[in-house]
Amino acid sequence: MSSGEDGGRITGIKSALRVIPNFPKPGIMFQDITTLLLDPKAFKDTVDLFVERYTNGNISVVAGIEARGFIFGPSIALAIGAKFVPLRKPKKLPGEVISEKYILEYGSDCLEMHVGAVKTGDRAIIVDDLIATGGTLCAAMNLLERAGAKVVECACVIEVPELKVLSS
Ligand SMILES: O=P(O)(O)OC[C@H]1O[C@H](OP(=O)(O)OP(=O)(O)O)[C@H](O)[C@@H]1O
Ligand SMILES: Nc1ncnc2[nH]cnc12
Repeated sequence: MSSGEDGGRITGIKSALRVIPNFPKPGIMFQDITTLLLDPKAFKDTVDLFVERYTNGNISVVAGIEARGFIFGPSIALAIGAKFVPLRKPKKLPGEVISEKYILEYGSDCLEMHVGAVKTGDRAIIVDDLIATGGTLCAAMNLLERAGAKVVECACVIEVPELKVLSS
């Protein structure tokens, strides 16, 4: 989106975010969205910008990544008339799952999705608060594609560009 086209909303969203140095480990500049959630206008503007982008995009699935993708994903799904699919950390989903392991800026983890939540031909967006290395989103894309969905786009509030090591 070009500057001016968003009516100043992106500036308001940026100024509602904060950075906490050395969390959760020394050297990490932690991008904190909780201050955005305390500002109802900036929070609504964030959801609205995604809703405007994906309305009429024929999106049938919004997949949200635990935990912070759960804050933005369901509102977007309801507004665009798509189903919401939670991608969860291991051993949280009660049904049969498929899993993908990935490496993080500060460790490694795994995402799981319920078998049957997504069908062949579903058109999906994946929602999270932040992309750093892209490892989490790659794992999420793999899960959805293994289930037969087309991942149309990944939607994140924040990009940490200096950590983006994956090529598109
Ligand atoms: O692009 P990447 O390098 O993969 O990093 C981005 C991911 O890291 C954070 O989640 P985290 O794993 O810290 O989990 P949390 O949301 O449960 O705190 C963030 O919410 C993204 O999901
Ligand atoms: N710098 C960062 N801030 C917040 N969440 C993150 N996840 C991975 N890197 C992060």
